[in-house]
Amino acid sequence: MGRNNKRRGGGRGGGPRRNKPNEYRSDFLEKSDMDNERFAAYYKAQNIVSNEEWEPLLDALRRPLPTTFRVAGSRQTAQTLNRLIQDTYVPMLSDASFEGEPIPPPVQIPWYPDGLAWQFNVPKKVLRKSPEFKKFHNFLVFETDVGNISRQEAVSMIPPLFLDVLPHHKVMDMCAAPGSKTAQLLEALHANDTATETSIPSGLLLANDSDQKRTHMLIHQSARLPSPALMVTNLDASNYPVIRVPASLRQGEVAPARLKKKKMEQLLFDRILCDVPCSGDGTMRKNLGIWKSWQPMDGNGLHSLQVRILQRGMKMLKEDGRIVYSTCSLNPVENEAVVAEALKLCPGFEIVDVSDRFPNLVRRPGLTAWRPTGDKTVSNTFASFAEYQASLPEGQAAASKMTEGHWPPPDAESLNLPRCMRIYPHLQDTGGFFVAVLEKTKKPEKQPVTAPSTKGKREMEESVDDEVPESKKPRLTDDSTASVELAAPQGASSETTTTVPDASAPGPESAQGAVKAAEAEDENIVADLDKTPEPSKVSSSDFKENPYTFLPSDHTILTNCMSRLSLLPTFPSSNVLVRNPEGDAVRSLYLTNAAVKAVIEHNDYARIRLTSAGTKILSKQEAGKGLDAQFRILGEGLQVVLPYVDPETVMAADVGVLRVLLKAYHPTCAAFEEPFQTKVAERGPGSHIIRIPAGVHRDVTYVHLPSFVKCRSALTLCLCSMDRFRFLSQPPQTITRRAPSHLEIQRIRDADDRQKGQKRHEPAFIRC
Ligand SMILES: C[S@@+](CC[C@H](N)C(=O)[O-])C[C@H]1O[C@@H](n2cnc3c(N)ncnc32)[C@H](O)[C@@H]1O
Repeated sequence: MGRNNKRRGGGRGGGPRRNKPNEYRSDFLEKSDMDNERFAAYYKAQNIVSNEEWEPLLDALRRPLPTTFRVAGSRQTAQTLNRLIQDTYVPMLSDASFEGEPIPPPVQIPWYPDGLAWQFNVPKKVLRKSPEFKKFHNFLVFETDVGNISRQEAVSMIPPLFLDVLPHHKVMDMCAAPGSKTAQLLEALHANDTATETSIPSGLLLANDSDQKRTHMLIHQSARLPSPALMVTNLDASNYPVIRVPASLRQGEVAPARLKKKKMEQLLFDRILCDVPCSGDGTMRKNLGIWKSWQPMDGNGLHSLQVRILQRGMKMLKEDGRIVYSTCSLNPVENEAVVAEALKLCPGFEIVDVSDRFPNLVRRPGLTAWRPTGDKTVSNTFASFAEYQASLPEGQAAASKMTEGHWPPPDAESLNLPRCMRIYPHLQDTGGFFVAVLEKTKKPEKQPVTAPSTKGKREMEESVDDEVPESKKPRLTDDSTASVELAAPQGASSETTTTVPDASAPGPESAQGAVKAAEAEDENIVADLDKTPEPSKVSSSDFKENPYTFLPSDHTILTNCMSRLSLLPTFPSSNVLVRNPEGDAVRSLYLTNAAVKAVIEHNDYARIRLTSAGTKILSKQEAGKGLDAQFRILGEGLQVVLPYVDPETVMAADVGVLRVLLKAYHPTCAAFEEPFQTKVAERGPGSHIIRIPAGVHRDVTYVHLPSFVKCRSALTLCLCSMDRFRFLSQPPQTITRRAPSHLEIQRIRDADDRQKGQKRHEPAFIRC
């Protein structure tokens, strides 16, 4: 097919207003490259839209996605930044054009709360390359780097909104990587943050993904919002183990340490996001490969895993809790069929009517009838499982991987499937998406479980990893055998492929067997929750994480840090952990909240494949000759620690000090003007915080001025402070911004070093 710089043809009338630059595809596909007979035959048979809407739907699917982003960060920062977009960039771009055609400026996404999400109808490539949009693009890149802006597809912003997460909620994100929705959930948990200080929510966010590499992407992505309430695990969500916590955690209490024997219970969640792996045909606008590769067996093959993940989520939900199931697929087999099947298997849940929420979000009701096919060429589709089975040649029915669960249940109407939401690309110029909001209404009646002997119970719990049948073990993508490579499913970047099970993966019947066994296992574990936790032992050879060890709050290191860093007695020193097998405070100290601590203390970290917990706040700094090594507050930890720093010890400074900080890596005291010179010289070597009030200064044109700048020592000032400034020639603006993550700082430092051809060495504390 011709890909030689040809513009592809447009669709025919009825669709939203066509926008010239929006027609400009990065890879110049022909319209004929964006056709797939199987896709058309299948979706026409599903009646996902009316006949008149079919062409507008296809037409929208063929257009590139607009650039969309969300203003993130604390409320204060978000509103300041939003005003900047409104007052500076929208007017600046109101006369922009591309190839002679006027381009409308960015507009607020009408359904996103507080107007904090934006859409710009210019494909990324144009935005990046065209000089007319360069300033705006630079702005987006800078703000994204420091976590103030999240470039996220509009539809991907929807599921977390329906979860209504509050800071005290225990939240689980079952299939979280690469983490754009996790970031949203984390922001909701941190709703009480200010522009310069991170709150410590009493809830927690447990983000999980079965793909190890993607789990690390998730950790990287969430480093933009350093949170003591975040933990990341790397497990198969369909078989997620029971997590035990003290019963006191439910009430948000921290059990008094003197109470030796704590009543234990299973950690249940207030909110769960099930953004499951899917065939991703709603992402065709950006994952163009799907046009060629699409076939219905992808969705058929994923159905069973999707049911098992949703069902496991439902089992881990509190009464009155809420679970959101979402995919970026248009396929009812991956959507309504999954929800219907899970509702059947997990009584006590209902689909919530959310039609009054986000009224500006244009959506269509879930389907109550659909016609699966068992044939990848879509030669035929069937209204019922019985009809499908009857169509199979004699003797082949048993071998078919299709199950009754792929088809609409007889009680589709009474299940309220129309309360599910279908988002179609032609409605509001987005990707395709599916969302269902489920709530747990009542506790399902417990099936009696034959109680094993005490010994049996204990053995089961102690060797939970060993005793799980092979089919129920966490299916990690690395070792999945029953799988096929599917190009770019939902959430995957265009370069990534995710392994998804094919139709030969366990069907609902075997899924049911696994689920029943998991339930029995839950019962056993829950019944024996009061048992003393086992010491951590790594049980999986590919799990290489170091253990998590909390320091006693009277540990010398901690008491030293408290006094040297002027931390107030309110600092939660009992929630500080280290990450090495010896439990020594060798280099870095991490802070968690009480909820995360409770999970770590009462569960084997290797069993739950805990990959990250809390946030790094302090790091050991080697000192110069004759000086002791000290812990310093890390740039990325400053916002978390700041509320616990004695405000009297924060030094006030002005733009002159800032200028010195920006010019030299290691300025000496003499480099500063008075009165700061004397003030800084009076301080002993160590980690100090200085505050520079935001303001516009003509002689130093800087765009982003933080309120707080950290100095590593009175004499050697921390490089982190430099990393937080960005110089732009114009326009001068003043914004209080969050600090970049350590990864971003490292990247900036590395780039800086490369430029200078120098090898970085950490400066030591130096005397004047
Ligand atoms: C649609 S993506 C999630 C996107 C993510 N929620 C976001 O907003 O960035 C689906 C994810 O599920 C993960 N996954 C696949 N099978 C899984 C399983 N059995 N358990 C947990 N995660 C799984 C994939 O690795 C992939 O990262």
